[in-house]
Amino acid sequence: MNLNRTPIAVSEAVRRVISGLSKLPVETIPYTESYGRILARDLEASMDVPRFNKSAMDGFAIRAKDSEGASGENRVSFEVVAEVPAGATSRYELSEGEAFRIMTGASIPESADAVVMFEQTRQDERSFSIRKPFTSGENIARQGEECRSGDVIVPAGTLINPGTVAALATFGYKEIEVRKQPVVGILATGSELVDIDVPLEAGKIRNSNGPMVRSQLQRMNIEARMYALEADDFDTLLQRVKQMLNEVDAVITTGGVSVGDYDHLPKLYESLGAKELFNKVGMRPGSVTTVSMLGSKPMFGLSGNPSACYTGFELFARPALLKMMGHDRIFAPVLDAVLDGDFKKANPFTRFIRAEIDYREGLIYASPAGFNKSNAVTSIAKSNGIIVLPGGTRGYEKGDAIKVMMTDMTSGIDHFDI
Ligand SMILES: Nc1nc2c(c(=O)[nH]1)N[C@H]1C(S)=C(S)[C@@H](COP(=O)(O)OP(=O)(O)OC[C@H]3O[C@@H](n4cnc5c(N)ncnc54)[C@H](O)[C@@H]3O)O[C@H]1N2
Ligand code: MOO
Ligand SMILES: [Mg+2]
Repeated sequence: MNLNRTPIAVSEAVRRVISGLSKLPVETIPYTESYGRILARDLEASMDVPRFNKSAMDGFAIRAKDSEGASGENRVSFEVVAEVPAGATSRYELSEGEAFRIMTGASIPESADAVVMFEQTRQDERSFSIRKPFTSGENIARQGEECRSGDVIVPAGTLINPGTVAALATFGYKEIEVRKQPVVGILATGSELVDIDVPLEAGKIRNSNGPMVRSQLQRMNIEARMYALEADDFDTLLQRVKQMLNEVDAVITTGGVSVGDYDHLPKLYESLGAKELFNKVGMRPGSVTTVSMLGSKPMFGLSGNPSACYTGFELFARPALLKMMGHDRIFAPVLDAVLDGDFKKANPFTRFIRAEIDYREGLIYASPAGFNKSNAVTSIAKSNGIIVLPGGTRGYEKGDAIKVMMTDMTSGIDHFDI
């Protein structure tokens, strides 16, 4: 057992994790299942949008030149010759003083070039009059004004959002090439752990890391493969991890990475012939997080302490998996914020504190989410971000300028701010 581990900086640890990873292969899926996946090819417009000149308003399509000279004193009248609802068009050639009754979204007939809104007219049975001249193109959405056939709408490497799905539907892409999702195996280790439905005997606790990590993966749209809890037995763990390496693209274990008599994971990676990227990081919690690579497969040895496990996942596993998924924005945003509570304890390591983030008058406030030791579990439940405090000799006070890592961009605020 190597007791003298040398901590490396968090930024260096992140760099090491992501630098050795390559993108997973491409697969074709129905566009209806593409939300949350990563585009593997540029999404190009297959046609102009709008595809044809269309009415932007409900009203009448006219020849603009026929409206010349119209004013309050000199109203110009038109006769309605045909109707053009959305989904239709007309080949009729307008003569002077003739108009189509036309609805929003309908194709503008060739012979018309402006649309008068109903509200801009005085109407009779089959005719109407206007009090102002119209210019060619008025109230018309022109063909190609939004984009042209061949334009790149969304580049490869982008997360598919609802708007991307709308674009796929618009351009008729029933199938789409995306990067494969990694198959991620989760193995919680520890002889003290039991599953949720097993009675707690002396010295036992429930496994919370396994379900938590699975949810962290779900938050990234990744379905995890759960392996049964394992006790701290080297040979069994070795067999299990070998099996996982045959079945998954990335292995996540929790527990057993420190220097205890039954902390087998570092030695286990070594006996697999894996390349250890680091086994100690200058951070709290999660200092003993150990990451190794076997070929192209990362193995994340997350700490058993729940807060350390959570933090290790967000800092290392998340960007690594996003890189494998072909995402080109793999990091959670780190934003300037105001500390909304004291955090007096100094520490030489970079501190990551589970935090409640709030937004008031355009500012981001972050307060520690409760009991904040490495072994805390309940503070994770209250957090929607992580406060980042650089290591050093001083503590921090309410009102200090700090940074927060946004781990949960979907959590909202309790007031409407417009
Ligand atoms: N002599 C030293 N001891 C420790 C050091 C050190 O540097 N020198 N580091 C401490 C730090 S920091 C941490 S963090 C922990 C890391 O421990 P391990 O990653 O080896 O994890 P375990 O020993 O297996 O468990 C630690 C703790 O977490 C609980 N645990 C484990 N798995 C789960 C789970 N799935 N769900 C809920 N809770 C879990 C476990 O019962 C322990 O209480 O080591 C320190 N020691
Ligand atoms: O790895 Mo421990 O979480 O630094 O407290
Ligand atoms: Mg341990």
